Amino acid sequence: MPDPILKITGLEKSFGALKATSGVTLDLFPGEIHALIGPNGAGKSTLIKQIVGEIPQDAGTIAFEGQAIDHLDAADRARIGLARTFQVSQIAPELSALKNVMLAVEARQGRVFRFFRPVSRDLALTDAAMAFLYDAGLGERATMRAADLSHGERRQLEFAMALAMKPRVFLMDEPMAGLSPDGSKRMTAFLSDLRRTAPILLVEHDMEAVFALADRISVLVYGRVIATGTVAEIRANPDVRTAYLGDEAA
Ligand SMILES: Nc1ncnc2c1ncn2[C@@H]1O[C@H](COP(=O)(O)OP(=O)(O)OP(=O)(O)O)[C@@H](O)[C@H]1O
Repeated sequence: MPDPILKITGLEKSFGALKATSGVTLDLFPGEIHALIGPNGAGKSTLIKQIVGEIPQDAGTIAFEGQAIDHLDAADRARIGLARTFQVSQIAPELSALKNVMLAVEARQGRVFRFFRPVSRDLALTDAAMAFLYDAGLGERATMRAADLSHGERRQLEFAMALAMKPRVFLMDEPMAGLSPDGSKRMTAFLSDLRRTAPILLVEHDMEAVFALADRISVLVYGRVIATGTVAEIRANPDVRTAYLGDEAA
């Protein structure tokens, strides 16, 4: 077994009297999709926010590639490749899909995008951005304005921009939300391949997608991980069925 790329140990977070994260221990290994599921208000988003450094934990540690990162702020965590997947990718609707990805490439390189420079002069940048667009399945739409893309295509554009940021880990909060059945199928296929680029911690309510994708699932209820296991183990777990899955496990 390789070392985990992300290791969370004994994490605690309260909002007043409410315990949103309670003794959470969780890890993410290279090449895997680890899904985090649980009822509304279970503390999934709060956990992601602590991992990316948006809110501090009360206790416990978060280690990334073997090093504690508790002292790093969100910007430093993003720089080492630990950012929420859609957080850094703000789509500019009036720009083409290609230009949006070029912005992300330049942001990653720490340079300011120069709007007045003819695109053709910077072939390396264009080529890099095109490659990310093709990786996200959007190569054919490169010249379209982002505003004219369908909802599913905009999600693909966000992914192309996320790929351009070269993350070491993908942290995703409900990537299937709002997609059509067809869009969900395409997204599932895309995420399945994406785990080879970087492992994915996937918060998702779409159980069909979770069961199709997850190498492991952790179930969060009232801030506490009540079970971690393979899809088969989680579907068969009586506590999980009672607390969350109900008939969906069948
Ligand atoms: N900033 C905050 N201040 C006070 N309470 C908060 C804050 N953020 C979250 N909470 C509470 O913490 C609990 C966990 O919320 P969180 O959003 O993490 O759950 P979730 O599992 O992501 O839910 P959902 O599936 O609905 O997105 C909820 O009871 C929520 O109301």
